[in-house]
Amino acid sequence: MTEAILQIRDLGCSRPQGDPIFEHVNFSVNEGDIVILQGKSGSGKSTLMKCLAHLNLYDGEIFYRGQTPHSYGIPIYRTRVQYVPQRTSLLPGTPRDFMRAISSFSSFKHRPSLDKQKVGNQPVLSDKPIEVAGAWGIEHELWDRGWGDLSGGEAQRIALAIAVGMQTAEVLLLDEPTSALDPDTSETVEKYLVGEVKKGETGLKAIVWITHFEEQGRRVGTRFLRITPNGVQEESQDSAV
Ligand SMILES: Nc1ncnc2c1ncn2[C@@H]1O[C@H](COP(=O)(O)OP(=O)(O)OP(=O)(O)O)[C@@H](O)[C@H]1O
Repeated sequence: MTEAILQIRDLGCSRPQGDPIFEHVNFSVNEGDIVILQGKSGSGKSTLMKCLAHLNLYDGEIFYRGQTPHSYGIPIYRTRVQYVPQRTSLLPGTPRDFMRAISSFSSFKHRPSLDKQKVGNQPVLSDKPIEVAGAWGIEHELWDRGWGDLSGGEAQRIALAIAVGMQTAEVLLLDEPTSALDPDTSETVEKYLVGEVKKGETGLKAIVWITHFEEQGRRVGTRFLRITPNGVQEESQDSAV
């Protein structure tokens, strides 16, 4: 039997005014799962992702490998269960600046991919994100261009490549990760992500994935969850929309 990486028990989240977006959400994420999270626009998919990443307040309990996020420390938890937002346009500086900044956070250290040698106070950057992005058609020079001067699709691929290539995440929470990509590039990225979960070379064990593209869900999904105001329902691939 596969081991549950994440267990979500009676999770609920409310708007600031107090009315619930969803409540009584229960499910587990197991090794090898690619969970497609579905639901109407405004049903709370992104909010649920942010709760799972401990970026939103919530009621209920989340267990990662049997322990609460607080027991790991929230910054470390967020590198293991990592949310990748749909848009990066508000980030300052360049992708390389961003990678340098997060590489200096202690929560991103102590992972196999990071060369522990330092030059002065600068952590040596892992080449893996650049390699991953390269496989998705991102030229090296784009790492030194401001986020705001990248196309939506370039920024989206770079942000995703950083999340995968930093090699700290066991679970990636992907919020419409290919929404800005053309169909061919989207399939290239999909195949890579599915391959990483299967091979496990980067330590990635599972993905929770929001997509509005039915065909994409069918291609990559191993499980299908639909969010409603009263919880999530597991659906078969055939009934998934
Ligand atoms: N900070 C907030 N303040 C008030 N309402 C919020 C806040 N964040 C989210 N909401 C509301 O919560 C509901 C769920 O939003 P969410 O973005 O999670 O939906 P979604 O299912 O991801 O939607 P979409 O498919 O359109 O991206 C929406 O009604 C949204 O307006």
